Amino acid sequence: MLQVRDLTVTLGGATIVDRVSIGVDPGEWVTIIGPNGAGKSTVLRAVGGVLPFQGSITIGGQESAALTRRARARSVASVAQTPVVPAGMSVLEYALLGRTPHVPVLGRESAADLAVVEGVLAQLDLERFAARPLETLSGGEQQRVFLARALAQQAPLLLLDEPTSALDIGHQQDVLELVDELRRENRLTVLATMHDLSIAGEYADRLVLLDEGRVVAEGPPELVLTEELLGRHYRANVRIIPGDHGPLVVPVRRSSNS
Ligand SMILES: Nc1ncnc2c1ncn2[C@@H]1O[C@H](COP(=O)(O)OP(=O)(O)OP(=O)(O)O)[C@@H](O)[C@H]1O
Repeated sequence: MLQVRDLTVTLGGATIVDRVSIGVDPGEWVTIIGPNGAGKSTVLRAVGGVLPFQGSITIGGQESAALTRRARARSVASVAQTPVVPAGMSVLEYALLGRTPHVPVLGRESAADLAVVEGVLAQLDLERFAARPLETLSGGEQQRVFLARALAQQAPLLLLDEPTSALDIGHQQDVLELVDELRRENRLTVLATMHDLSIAGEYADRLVLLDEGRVVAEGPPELVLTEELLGRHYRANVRIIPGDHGPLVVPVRRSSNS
């Protein structure tokens, strides 16, 4: 579904992403992990078509650079790390923006578009906020609305940049289970970034560990979430505990005399 080959992104004269290659099959969930500044968001932004890059990105077999804005919006939906919150827009109006690529040019949303959006708002426990101005919602409520807009787009590839960073643990699980359900039922393909490594490993088929713009490890969670790799690339002291759905990563305080 997504092939990223030798992706290189240069920003402000610095190479931020350096020859990164990632493939994601239809219906697969791949999560990029790595320390702050590793280049995770930059990879997602290049795939989402909002950054110039070198190398090749193909989405559903088509070169990303050749896609029109509308064709891209039908193929890829993304939730950025800190999306812009338009002033004065209601939650329903904002989520309806996700239907834009499906609305005829100069046309209006249909009843079917409205039904899709209402369904997604219900799935994300947001129905009661529909008429509220988006800027009056809490950070976690807003984050669910950003996801609602992306899911309403019904694109086959979903890019999620830290989609649960503002959510309480219950809503984290709700949101990730919903994405996983869409993946199993609709073969939604997911490329995400995440800082919670246990959660990353529980939901992804494969993890890609990025450090200083390069892929330093890749594979099933059991192979990437190791004390050695996390120690080396995050400079973190952790213990790995086997869990029902993947390794659980527990940060352990460094001993005071070390
Ligand atoms: N316009 C820019 N000019 C120069 N450097 C930039 C620019 N945009 C991003 N960077 C740098 O690129 C690096 C990668 O940023 P990116 O947001 O991709 O990291 P990340 O892995 O998503 O980090 P985090 O975990 O902190 O969200 C950072 O060091 C950042 O400062």
